[in-house]
Amino acid sequence: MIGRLNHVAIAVPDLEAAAATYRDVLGADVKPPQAEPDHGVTVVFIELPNTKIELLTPLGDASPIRAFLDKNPSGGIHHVCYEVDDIIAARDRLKATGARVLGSGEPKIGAHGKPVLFLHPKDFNGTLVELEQA
Ligand SMILES: CC[C@H](C(=O)O)C(=O)SCCNC(=O)CCNC(=O)[C@H](O)C(C)(C)COP(=O)(O)OP(=O)(O)OC[C@H]1O[C@@H](n2cnc3c(N)ncnc32)[C@H](O)[C@@H]1OP(=O)(O)O
Ligand SMILES: [Co+2]
Repeated sequence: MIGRLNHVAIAVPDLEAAAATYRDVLGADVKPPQAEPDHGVTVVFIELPNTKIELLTPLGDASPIRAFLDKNPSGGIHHVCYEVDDIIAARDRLKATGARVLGSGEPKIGAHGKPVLFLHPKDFNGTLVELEQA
């Protein structure tokens, strides 16, 4: 069911500083910041030859990553995103196994303009999993 690794997300307290590290220290291809108010984050994507890194920082008072950064003030790996061919079929199959789909259970449009869903970290070895429609 899951396909390509679309991105690995890192929550950061200072998006500009983190982007500069990837650009200037690691020599990476760093894209401009994207505000995603519907998701409560601002993101910066870093293009790698085989996948992407998504730097993210809270946007607004109700950001879902605020508590994560409170627990990890220096930042840390926040989630992994796998591509799926059919996100509704994947969701229904996962729900049937008892996996918890976060939020309303309905996909939202993510940073790439594709539908995304999130699965509870406690059901996947302590790792927050995002699914993105390929
Ligand atoms: C623009 C979209 C973009 C894209 O790629 O397209 C994005 O990726 S948007 C990314 C931001 N949005 C989300 O993360 C939505 C899904 N996340 C959530 O709903 C919450 O973050 C949630 C429910 C995973 C955690 O929320 P919160 O930390 O406030 O809740 P709890 O404190 O109750 O946490 C429960 C339990 O889970 C542990 N936890 C929390 N976050 C993570 C994480 N990222 N990875 C692993 N574990 C996590 C937390 O420590 C608690 O564990 P416990 O042992 O009970 O303390
Ligand atoms: Co993501």
